[in-house]
Amino acid sequence: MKEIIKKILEFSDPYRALQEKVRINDNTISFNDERVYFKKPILIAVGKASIPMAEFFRQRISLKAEIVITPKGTSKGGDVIEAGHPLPDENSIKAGKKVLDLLLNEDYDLVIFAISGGASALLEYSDIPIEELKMINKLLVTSGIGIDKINIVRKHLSKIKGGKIIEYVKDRAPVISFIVSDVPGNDISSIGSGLTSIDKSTINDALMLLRKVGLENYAKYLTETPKSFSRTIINYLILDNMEVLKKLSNYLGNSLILTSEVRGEAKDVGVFMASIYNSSENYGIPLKRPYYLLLGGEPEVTIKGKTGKGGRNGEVCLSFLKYVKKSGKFELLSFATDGIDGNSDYAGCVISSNTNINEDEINDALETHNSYGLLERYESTIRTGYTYTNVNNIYVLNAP
Ligand SMILES: Nc1ncnc2c1ncn2[C@@H]1O[C@H](COP(=O)(O)OP(=O)(O)O)[C@@H](O)[C@H]1O
Ligand SMILES: O=C(O)[C@@H](CO)OP(=O)(O)O
Repeated sequence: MKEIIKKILEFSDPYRALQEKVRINDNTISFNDERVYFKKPILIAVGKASIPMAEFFRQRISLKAEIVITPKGTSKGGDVIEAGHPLPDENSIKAGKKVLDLLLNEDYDLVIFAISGGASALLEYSDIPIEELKMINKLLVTSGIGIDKINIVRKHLSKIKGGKIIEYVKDRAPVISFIVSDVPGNDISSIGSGLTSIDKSTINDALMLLRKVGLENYAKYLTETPKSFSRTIINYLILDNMEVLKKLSNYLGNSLILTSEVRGEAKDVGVFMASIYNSSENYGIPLKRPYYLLLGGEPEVTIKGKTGKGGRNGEVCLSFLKYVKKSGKFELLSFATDGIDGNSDYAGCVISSNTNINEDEINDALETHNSYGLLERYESTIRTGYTYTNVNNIYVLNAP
């Protein structure tokens, strides 16, 4: 699977996607039938892909000013803010203040945003004290509710998310956002909490979710998100999970893309994938060997109490192994394109028909959310380091 991982990362590269889809010459940006003219552009790049995306614009445009915000420990040097992820920290608030200061005080005629997953935690401005914000986010991301719902809460508790940042943009300057999606279904208003998107969700939706996770005492901080804008805002999706799956399918041949929108509890996703393999073994339906089955998306892991070392992909692999029919050869790659799965420093795992882990060990690892504690003993883990992108997780099942 090494070559396949290399290809996934190549196809997930945001710089390459911008190169393919965006043209810049003579003070004009052209993309997707749009042409935007500028003299004094500024750039705000935030998310896991911010560094390569900022690099693309910096190499082609003389920017009046720029702010780049990346997760802690991932700066490659230069004037970059490193902030907390998956929980916001003091630097996320500093970044928020710096961005607002830029929007309110710089002289510009175009705002370019480069937005990717992680932006919700990395950039914040809120009346809620930071320690409480951390606690709220921790509760939300481990509650098992999907990212779209988590971000409904974040948008209404924040002073900049869910399109609110647009209120700070000066002189009717247009705004263009180039977006890399790590949200199944690519809802622009959810990716990075939809910084530059109008928002369909309401305070009431946020309130119901706050109640669901026991945080209703924060209701006083909820404010409504904009439902329309009175200036030109263009949100342009440059890369998503399906695009990577399609390129991978072309590269591999003999493959079926099932979905780029996997959701639901990670261990149930493993069971579901095993059921497809088993059915193929038993009936040749839906696939006959040799084949690659490709899926993408973002399963959730509901965590209660203390955990071991694990992640979504670790749990997909283990539950697949538990339910898969032990006949024939197979290999399953379960891979986080950002290089980090859950609280581990692994990007994911590869298991095969030769991985003999007994069922008791699997049950124990799933129960204690210690998938990587177990998988590393069977040399089934993958480490890539931080990848400077995120188009969610990719699952490749190979039945040769
Ligand atoms: N020990 C663990 N085992 C399984 N999943 C975990 C563990 N710790 C955290 N997670 C899950 O990992 C998710 C966050 O990690 P990650 O996959 O890196 O997401 P993101 O791409 O959103 O940053 C959370 O949804 C959480 O439920
Ligand atoms: O920033 C966010 O809101 C989410 C989705 O875009 O990203 P991540 O899950 O990587 O934190």
